[in-house]
Amino acid sequence: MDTIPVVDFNAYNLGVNNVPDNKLVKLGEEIKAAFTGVGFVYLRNSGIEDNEVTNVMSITEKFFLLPEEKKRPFSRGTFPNGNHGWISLEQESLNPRCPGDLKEAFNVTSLSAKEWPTEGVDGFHGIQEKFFLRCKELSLRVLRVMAIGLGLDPSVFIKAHKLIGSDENDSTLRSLYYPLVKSDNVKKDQIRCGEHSDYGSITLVFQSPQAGLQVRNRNKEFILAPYIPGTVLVNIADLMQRWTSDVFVSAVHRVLLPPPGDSGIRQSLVFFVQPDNEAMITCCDGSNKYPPVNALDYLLERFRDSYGKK
Ligand SMILES: O=C(O)CCC(=O)C(=O)O
Ligand SMILES: [Fe+2]
Repeated sequence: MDTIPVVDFNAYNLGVNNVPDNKLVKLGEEIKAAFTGVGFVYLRNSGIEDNEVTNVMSITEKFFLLPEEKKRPFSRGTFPNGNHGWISLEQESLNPRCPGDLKEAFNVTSLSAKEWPTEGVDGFHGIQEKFFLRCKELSLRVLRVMAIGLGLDPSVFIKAHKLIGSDENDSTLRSLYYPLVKSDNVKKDQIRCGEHSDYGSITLVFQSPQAGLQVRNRNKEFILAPYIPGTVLVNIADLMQRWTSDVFVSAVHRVLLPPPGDSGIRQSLVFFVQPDNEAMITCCDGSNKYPPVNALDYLLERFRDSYGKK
């Protein structure tokens, strides 16, 4: 498979409560084909509308455009949850062999954080929380369909994701802002977001129209993952690949610099779904291809790489 398939999720869209089994089985087959192939799928009619996405992007853009001293108090590493908060330009290298990524980010990992940006970004907390919960609902639906696609107990994945949105689960809504690029200042091998695969179970990605995201397919070629209005891009992450004994594929992806002369900024909203901190992840086919691993231990080990062994 050398393109990313588009699947119509209407039968199990967030507004639908009762869905016949045969429709779930059909969705399961379509999603399985995508996740065993390129590892990415676009879902159309998920129930999350483009205007919800632009609403979140416009408040986070206001935050990213604040002067540095207004953002610094919210830095990642200053909250009880170590992953929550603001990440400055070039602070993170998703490809640890390359210079820091040309992006800023804000991670919402703890909905119960005590301090939220307010000045100049009225409604920030409420808007983030609402969108986080929408992403949570969609993710649980996708996890159910994935289990059905594999012919497993439909709850096999969701029962390890009972605590999303609480402090016992590190799922994260990350707003990303890729500012204008002045080519004179770009370092060797520096891009907007270095080559990486995601760490947890699945990831939802909502992009602004500016191109740049690329996914490595099974032939090891990078293919474009363009913005497609009315869709959300969903991909398998590393812990899910391990959980499914490599049946579902966690594909490497990256965000390139804009072409010379393109003065566009880029934004994306990424919802990283992570199993509950205490969940033990054991190969779902009953094999022992990988030993059981604690979900939080696995995540923390991966963070050590992208932030430079701390
Ligand atoms: O900005 C994007 O489109 C994707 C970013 C990404 O892959 C990530 O943050 O893990
Ligand atoms: Fe990613």
